[in-house]
Amino acid sequence: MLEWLAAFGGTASGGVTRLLYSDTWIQAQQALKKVMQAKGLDVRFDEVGNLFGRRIGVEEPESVILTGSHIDTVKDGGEFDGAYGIVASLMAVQRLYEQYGPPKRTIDIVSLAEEEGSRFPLTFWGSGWITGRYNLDQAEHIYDKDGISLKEAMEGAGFGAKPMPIERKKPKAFVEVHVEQGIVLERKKKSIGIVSHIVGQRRYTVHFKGESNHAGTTPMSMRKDAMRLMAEWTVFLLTEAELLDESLVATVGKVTAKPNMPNVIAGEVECSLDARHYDSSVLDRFEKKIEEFETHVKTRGMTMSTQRWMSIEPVKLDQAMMKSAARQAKHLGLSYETLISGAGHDSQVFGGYCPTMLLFVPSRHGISHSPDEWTEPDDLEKGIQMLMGELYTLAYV
Ligand SMILES: NC(=O)NC(NC(N)=O)C(=O)[O-]
Ligand SMILES: [Zn+2]
Ligand SMILES: [Zn+2]
Repeated sequence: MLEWLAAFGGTASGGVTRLLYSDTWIQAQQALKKVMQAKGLDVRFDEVGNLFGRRIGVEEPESVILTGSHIDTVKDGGEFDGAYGIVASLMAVQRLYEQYGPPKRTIDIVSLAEEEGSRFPLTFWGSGWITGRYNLDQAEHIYDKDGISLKEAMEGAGFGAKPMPIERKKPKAFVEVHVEQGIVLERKKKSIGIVSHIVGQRRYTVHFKGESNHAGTTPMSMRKDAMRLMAEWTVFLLTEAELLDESLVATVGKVTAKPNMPNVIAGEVECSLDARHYDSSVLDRFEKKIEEFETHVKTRGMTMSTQRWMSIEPVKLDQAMMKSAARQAKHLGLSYETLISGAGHDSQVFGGYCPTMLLFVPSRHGISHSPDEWTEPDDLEKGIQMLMGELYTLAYV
């Protein structure tokens, strides 16, 4: 199923690119809808394109246990990130049904519209919509690199048309399984990760403005080189990050220069900054360093501006559910480790909204967001068994 799903947006390098509301994204959601229907689930899309497959509860149909993950990917990502959580939910719910019949409480499998923030400068659109973190106003003034607004893209994919605001119903719990995307489980030879915290994350777009001019005739002392300024800023900030706290991570992963020519001094540079830590006060202190550099730029005859477009607080996941997962792992004879996630997850959004559990399975060599992402089928199976056990406890007992 994972291979089948990876074909929607498959790339030449063996990876997957499935950006929010793109043709391949629509095809994948539609194909999943058919799979859900074939399994006898009640299927619906919500206003933004989250896909739900429902197994209705026979005793407490109003109590909903939500389980799933996201369908979008980064550019040239792997076939497991997000997709595994959806496939695992489908398998677990199907097996429970075959073994025990319909649940007491309703189980909704969800294929969330978007998590990564790869197309638009916005993350967690799918889970953010469900939990009320986002509403449609946010969709109007957010643009992708081609100038298409989130709203336009959503309508192009056939969503966003219903009257807003809508009434949201809180699920009783959210359960997500995901690949670890890190090396801890593999190193410690553990099968299951039980996530206790997810780090806080902030993303920025930074703009540097100098003056473009001839690369041969402009003396070094007379230049306003935006590329050089960006490079100095990068070294300054990443060094500060290292000094500030050993758990702080900061990344400058995306750069565009103007006019982007070998023989022209760059007049403008735009880049990204991503910073993460499990304590938001450390992120606040890091932000002060950004301001410090901005002050220093004023003396250089150039300008810079920093826009923070994403900020999500660190989250502590539900303790009772963590204990339940540990019991489940022992019951199944699976080794487990309690972990902090350095990657953002939909569970982070749900974690502030309803009791939430996030489980990991190992990632080979800790690699993810790459075509080389891989998890052994045995490990995938163990994750499904854990999910089955937890869904049984939540929906059948
Ligand atoms: N699990 C993820 O890869 N998440 C990524 N995406 C978000 N939205 O956090 C990330 O950058 O960590
Ligand atoms: Zn990801
Ligand atoms: Zn993911």
